[in-house]
Amino acid sequence: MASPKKLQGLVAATITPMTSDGKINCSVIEQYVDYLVINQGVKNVFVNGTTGEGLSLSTEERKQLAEAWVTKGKDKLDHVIIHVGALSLPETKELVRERIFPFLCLSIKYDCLLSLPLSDALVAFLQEVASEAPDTPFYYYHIPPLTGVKIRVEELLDGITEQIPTFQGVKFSDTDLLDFAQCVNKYQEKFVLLYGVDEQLLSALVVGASGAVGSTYNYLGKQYNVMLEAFAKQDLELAQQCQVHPLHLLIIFSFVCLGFGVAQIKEVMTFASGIVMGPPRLPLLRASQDFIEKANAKLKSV
Ligand SMILES: CC(=O)N[C@@H]([C@@H](O)[C@H](O)[C@H](O)CO)[C@@H](O)CC(=O)C(=O)O
Repeated sequence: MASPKKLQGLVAATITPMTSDGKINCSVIEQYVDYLVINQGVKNVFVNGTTGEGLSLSTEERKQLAEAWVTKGKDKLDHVIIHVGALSLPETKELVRERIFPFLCLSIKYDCLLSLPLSDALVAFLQEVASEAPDTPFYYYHIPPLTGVKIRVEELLDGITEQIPTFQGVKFSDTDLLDFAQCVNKYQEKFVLLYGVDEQLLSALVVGASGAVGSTYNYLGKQYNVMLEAFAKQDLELAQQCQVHPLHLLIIFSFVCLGFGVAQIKEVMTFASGIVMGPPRLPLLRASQDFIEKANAKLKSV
């Protein structure tokens, strides 16, 4: 069931490439995989999540993207995690089930499934989804700023494997480092605990994160890998320098001054990788020309 290689290090929350008329563009996924592996040293991906505009895609599009990442990433990527959360339970279950039917005949298997909660009946929901794929490792995607589900993850983890035997870990996209630290303290050996606020990764490493999922690892993977290595060698000074590297500051600059979101991430990634990511899907609007010019000038200067 579980992939033999334990998931650690960086996981790029992938962007969904789109054509200028707003259709998904799977034709560049192979190039995207190579860019992540060769240029950024990132060998894990999280597909169809927040950065990937997963909830703006149809179920069919999500299946196509999942299939493209799994096939193009074969023998290149270590882990492909597919986000299967949707706004309806039947859609979520359809995504999970599809993994077994058309994909199995292509010898495709998702490494892991990850699901976003819909209601307070969180465990019941996770259980229902996970049971559709009883052989696939399952993660909980904790992102309270977007879902409004403000639980303490430590409490969720208590006894979770009795209810969900495939439970593998958490993608923790919240700034509550106390809760995260308590999860690590209790469950470091048992679960994979991935941190999801890129700007605070060093703090999460200090409390014991085993890896990180985020949008900036698409184009800052190399820099963050230096930080991970420095931290592993206990070179805290270098690790600190990496966390406030000019490129990271650019992200903060972009966020504060220019407004930063998926539309902007698409532009930055297009500029950094040379792979055209296209516009975001409505209701997101394309980044302004002003953003593109300022961000590109900033990127060039660093
Ligand atoms: C709210 C949000 O989108 N957070 C990002 C971060 O990587 C975020 O873009 C980064 O920390 C910059 O603020 C990730 O946690 C989300 C993510 O991994 C995803 O695409 O699902």
